[in-house]
Amino acid sequence: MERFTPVRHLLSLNDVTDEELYAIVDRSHAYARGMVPMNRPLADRVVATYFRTTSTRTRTAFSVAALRLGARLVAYGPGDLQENTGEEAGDTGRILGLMLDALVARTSASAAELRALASWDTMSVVNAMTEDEHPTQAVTDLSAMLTAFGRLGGLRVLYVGEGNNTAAALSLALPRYHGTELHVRTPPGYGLPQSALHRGSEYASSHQALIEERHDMEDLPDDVDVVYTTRWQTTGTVKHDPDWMTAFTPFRVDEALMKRYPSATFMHDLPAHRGQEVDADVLDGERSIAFQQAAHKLYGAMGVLEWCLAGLPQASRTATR
Ligand SMILES: NC(=O)OP(=O)(O)O
Repeated sequence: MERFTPVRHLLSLNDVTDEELYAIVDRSHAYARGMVPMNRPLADRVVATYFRTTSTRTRTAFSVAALRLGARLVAYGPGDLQENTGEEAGDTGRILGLMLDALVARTSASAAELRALASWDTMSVVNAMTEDEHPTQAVTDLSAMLTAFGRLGGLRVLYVGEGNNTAAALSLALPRYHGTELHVRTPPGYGLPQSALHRGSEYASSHQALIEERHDMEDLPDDVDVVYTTRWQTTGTVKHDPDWMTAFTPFRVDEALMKRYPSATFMHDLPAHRGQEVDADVLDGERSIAFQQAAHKLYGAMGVLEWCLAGLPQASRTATR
């Protein structure tokens, strides 16, 4: 089977360079605008999805993206592979890599399993979400922001809610765009992974950007372009404190918070729980782009798969910085 070398994986945004991130986001945005000729760049390639936990958006997006790009699709559900009977992830990846070109996997909380699946470097492996990071969600989000605002450089985002995998991915992506601000407000004990905050700060300092986190709703920024929140019960994770909801209650997005930022757009990675992390009036209101954002899951998946399997042109400088 013909292979592109080196095999490109998207396991963590930390593994991709700024230029690679810009190219993926730029391509996703171009797909969103219908600016890419549909010449089936992945014709004759075989892409598999392997989801052991629930997914509506990511699984569908990657399945449809593979088909739209001309690839053939194999789909594994939670009980299908011999990993369930004890076969090691490394052996599983070795076998799958003999037959597949790419595996899009949401398997377990840990990134270690994905790294083992990818370790033979014979097929691309895409992280469709682990406990620590949701890299393709950040691609989706940046593509949606670029479409909504026409730029990413200088955007100011207020993220409210758990410092979960979506927040971690955003922290590893947005500060790589010049002059951006990411203000993160998370409940005490449910903050960003320290590694994401640390790395995000490093990216910020080299791009004249800002990332800051607080565990209260005091000293909010004067103005922002985007207010972003996520579900409180992240898929595949468990909160051990039975009283966790008390800690989360101040970190809701309601009309009062949106009124503070009269020109801000509301974003949510979905699934949403109206009345919990966000009021229905906000999620379904005129300033919400949450459901347009979900459409970018498909464009993001197309950008990611094309980058992995065929490579991408450099991003246009004006579009992405
Ligand atoms: N946002 C997101 O990852 O949605 P799914 O869990 O439905 O894939």
